Amino acid sequence: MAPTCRILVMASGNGSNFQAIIDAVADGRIPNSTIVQLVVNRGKAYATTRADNSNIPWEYFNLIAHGFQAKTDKDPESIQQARNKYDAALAKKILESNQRPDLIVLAGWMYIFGEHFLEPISKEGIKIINLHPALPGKYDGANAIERAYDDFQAGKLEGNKTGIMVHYVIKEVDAGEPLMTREIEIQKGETLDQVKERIHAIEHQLIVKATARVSQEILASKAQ
Ligand SMILES: Nc1nc2c(c(=O)[nH]1)N[C@@H](CN(C=O)c1ccc(C(=O)N[C@@H](CCC(=O)O)C(=O)O)cc1)CN2
Ligand SMILES: NCC(=O)N[C@@H]1O[C@H](COP(=O)([O-])[O-])[C@@H](O)[C@H]1O
Repeated sequence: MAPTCRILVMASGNGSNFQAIIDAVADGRIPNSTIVQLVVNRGKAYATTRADNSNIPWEYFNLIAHGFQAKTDKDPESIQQARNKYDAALAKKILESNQRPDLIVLAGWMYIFGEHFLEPISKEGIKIINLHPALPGKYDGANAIERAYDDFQAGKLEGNKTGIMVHYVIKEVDAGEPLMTREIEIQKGETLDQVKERIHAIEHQLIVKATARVSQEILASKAQ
């Protein structure tokens, strides 16, 4: 039996990019790969329904709901300790799974990982990639599309261009080596929703292409 690349997807919301990966694994655009699990940090994430519809196991694991951080905690040091414990626990879950992934894809995962997650995962040779709706070095963090659009409206968006990237994940948010990028030129008169619609359509293509590339690289290295 041909080796397969085991993919774990992480999401926090609608999961349309997760769905793009599901569809691409099913039709072979992401060949010789299996989605072994979905992890969400928001219980009501529609991504869980998409997982159910495709018989993909999923787990809800949340910093506060699962007791790592008190909802009322405002102390930065205490919060950091809580995040470290959450990160370590999530990494342990993944590494102890009987379906340990070869690749983790962050598809709208809205939580910043610290070293307590990244280090144990990296040590086991598991790659992590992330989809981000901005170009390398621009609009790092959440709400990137909105911030680029605001700059466009203010005439400050360089060349009226923003974009999308899939990048390797490192501690510094959205600063990891880009794997694939696409430029998007915002047109005069376009509404934010119209820009978002165009970006999301291209995201679904890019996340599939990038996941396929990395999964094939992983399989090639496994074959050696
Ligand atoms: N160590 C890293 N962790 C993550 C990366 C990364 O590159 N390095 N990418 C992000 C995804 N992301 C943008 O692509 C992103 C997601 C979330 C946030 C953020 O501000 N999160 C807040 C909570 C926000 C919320 O709950 O609504 C937080 O974690 O405190 C910034 C960037 C995934 N993780
Ligand atoms: N900083 C990370 C980030 O902003 N990610 C963005 O979350 C959305 C998830 O959509 P989805 O839940 O429909 O896949 C996507 O637009 C993705 O680029």
